Amino acid sequence: MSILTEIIETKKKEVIKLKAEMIPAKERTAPLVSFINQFEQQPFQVIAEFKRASPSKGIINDTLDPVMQAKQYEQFGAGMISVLTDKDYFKGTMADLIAVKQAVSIPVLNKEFIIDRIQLDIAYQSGADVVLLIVSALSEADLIDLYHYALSLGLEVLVEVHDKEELAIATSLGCPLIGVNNRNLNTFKTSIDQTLQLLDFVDLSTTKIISESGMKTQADVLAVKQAGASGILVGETLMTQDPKRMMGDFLHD
Ligand SMILES: O=C(O)c1ccccc1NCC(=O)[C@H](O)[C@H](O)COP(=O)(O)O
Repeated sequence: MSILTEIIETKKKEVIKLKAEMIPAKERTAPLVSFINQFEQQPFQVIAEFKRASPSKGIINDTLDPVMQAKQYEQFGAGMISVLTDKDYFKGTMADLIAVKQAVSIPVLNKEFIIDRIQLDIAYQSGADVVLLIVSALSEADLIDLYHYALSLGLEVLVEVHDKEELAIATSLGCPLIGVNNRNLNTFKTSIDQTLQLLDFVDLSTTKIISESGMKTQADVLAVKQAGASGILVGETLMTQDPKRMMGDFLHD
C-alpha cells in the first residue's frame, strides 16, 4: 500500500468520527485573503510551510512555535503560509492553523488530505483561505464536487498533481492554481524534474504552477522559475535552516 493510500484510509476513519462529533458552523470571523491576488505584488511566490514531521522524514522540527515561525515567514517575504493540519502523519493540528491565521495578514493554506465536504467546512470556519485537493487521492467525481464546493465557500484551491494524466484532470477543472508535487509517494524521492517535465504541458497564460517539495537550494528554485513556475512550496528546508537566509535565496536570483 502506498503512503498516500494509507493516509487516505486513516482519513476516512477520521472523517466518520468528525461527522459523528461535530456540525461545523458555516461562518467565520477571519477575513478571506486571496493568494491569487498576491501575484500582482510579486510574480514569483514562496509558500512557506509549517511542518513538524512527515512520513518520509519522521520528526523534522517539533520545537518551533507555529505563530512565531509563520510571522517570520511573512516578515521574510512569503506570499502564503501552508499549515499541515494532519495529526497522525505530520503532527499538525487545526489549532495551529487557527493561531497562524490570527497572527499573519497573508493568506493561509490548509494543507490537508481532503476527501469530504466536512473538512472544507472546518477549513473555512477555522480561517483557511486556500485548500489543497490532491488529484491522486480522489475520484474525478469527488474532485469536481469538492473543488466547486470549496469555491462556493469563497476558498481558493491549490490542485495537486504528480503526472501528466493528473495534470489533464486538474486543467479540465479550469483551476488557475496547480501544484506539481516533486515527491514520489512510493519512494519518497524528490526530483524537480517532475515540475520541469510537466511545465511543457501547461498553458502558463491561464495557470500558475507551484513546484512543491524537495526545494533545498537557490539553484533548485531558479531551475523551476526559469522553466515557468510561478512559485514554490517549501517545508523541511525552512523548518530546519535559517528561514531568513533561505527565503532570501528563494526570492532573489
Ligand atoms: O512530506 C512527506 O513525506 C509526504 C508524504 C506523503 C504525502 C505528503 C507528504 N508531504 C506533503 C507535502 O506536500 C510537503 O509537505 C510539501 O510539499 C513541502 O515539502 P518539503 O519542502 O519537501 O518539506
